[in-house]
Amino acid sequence: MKIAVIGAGTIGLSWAALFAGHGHEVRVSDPRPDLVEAVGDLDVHIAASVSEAVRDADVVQENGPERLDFKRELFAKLVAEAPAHALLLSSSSAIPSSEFTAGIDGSRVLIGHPFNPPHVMPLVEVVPNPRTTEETVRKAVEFYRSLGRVPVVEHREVPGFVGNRLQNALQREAIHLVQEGVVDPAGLDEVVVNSLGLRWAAVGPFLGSHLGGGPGGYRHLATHIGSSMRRLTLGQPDDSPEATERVIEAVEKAYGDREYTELAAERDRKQLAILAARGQGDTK
Ligand SMILES: NC(=O)c1ccc[n+]([C@@H]2O[C@H](COP(=O)([O-])OP(=O)(O)OC[C@H]3O[C@@H](n4cnc5c(N)ncnc54)[C@H](O)[C@@H]3O)[C@@H](O)[C@H]2O)c1
Ligand SMILES: O=C(O)[C@@H](O)[C@@H](O)[C@H](O)[C@@H](O)CO
Repeated sequence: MKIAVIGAGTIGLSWAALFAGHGHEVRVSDPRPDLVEAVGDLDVHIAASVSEAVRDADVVQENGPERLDFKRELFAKLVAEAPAHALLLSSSSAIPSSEFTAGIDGSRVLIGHPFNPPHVMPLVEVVPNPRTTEETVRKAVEFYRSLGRVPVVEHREVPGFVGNRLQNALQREAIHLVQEGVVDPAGLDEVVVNSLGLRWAAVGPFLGSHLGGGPGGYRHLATHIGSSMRRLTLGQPDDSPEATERVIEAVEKAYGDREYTELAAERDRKQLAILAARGQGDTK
């Protein structure tokens, strides 16, 4: 297939590596001055413009700035210039595509939201807008599955979709606990990695709770054990610039002495080992 990657930053380059690794013809468009260096030895073509990248594309994966104005302008161009059969997919983390397709034909547009980095993380949240056709959804699911991804079709648009709303809930409580001096960032990470993170890499929150209820299952947990949990009042982090700066400094104190590439490689190695243990080792 011919695939256009619009935006070659953290996510776009990872998608480009995955697409090229599966033998697709990939055209990358990005105004970044260091694009040649950023692309490195990836087997992709650097397009001189968005128009050139999408001209005969079968799929467009957009990975530009998370700004509504940007996505609105770009998707108007994609709808006008990409071939009529092309899937127009956005990696957006939180903006439903109905918000950036008002006034244009949104029938071929949907969210294909990955977790970073898409060449390792299997999930793609497939979120159609109300005008996305069923055929577009089917083709998008088929496309992501062909790449060894795990597409999950979500039934209704909400800002942040599912993954980021869950992540946001946990991140906000994590920040609150650090701001309250209950734990420091490294300690909080140790708590998650050695409990919830390990469990949720094997079973999700609902199956985990069902098993937590013992033989009585989720029903027992919800009607007996869960009562003390329902009394918990979660915190509201202080989002002020000063308080945020203090959290940033605490995270930098924990991890700032290690190179980004070294930390990312360690993350990917562990994640790939977990995927291999789950029989998903071919997701790269
Ligand atoms: N970083 C993540 O963890 C993550 C995960 C999933 C989804 N996303 C989403 O993916 C998208 C990209 O995120 P990112 O982290 O890769 O951002 P990024 O800042 O690393 O990359 C964005 C790229 O878009 C390019 N760009 C700017 N204007 C452009 C234009 N007119 N045409 C083409 N390219 C243009 C920039 O030069 C930059 O390279 C966002 O919508 C983001 O919400 C990010
Ligand atoms: O964590 C991820 O990779 C995704 O949820 C992203 O969409 C999200 O932008 C995060 O990077 C930041 O919240």
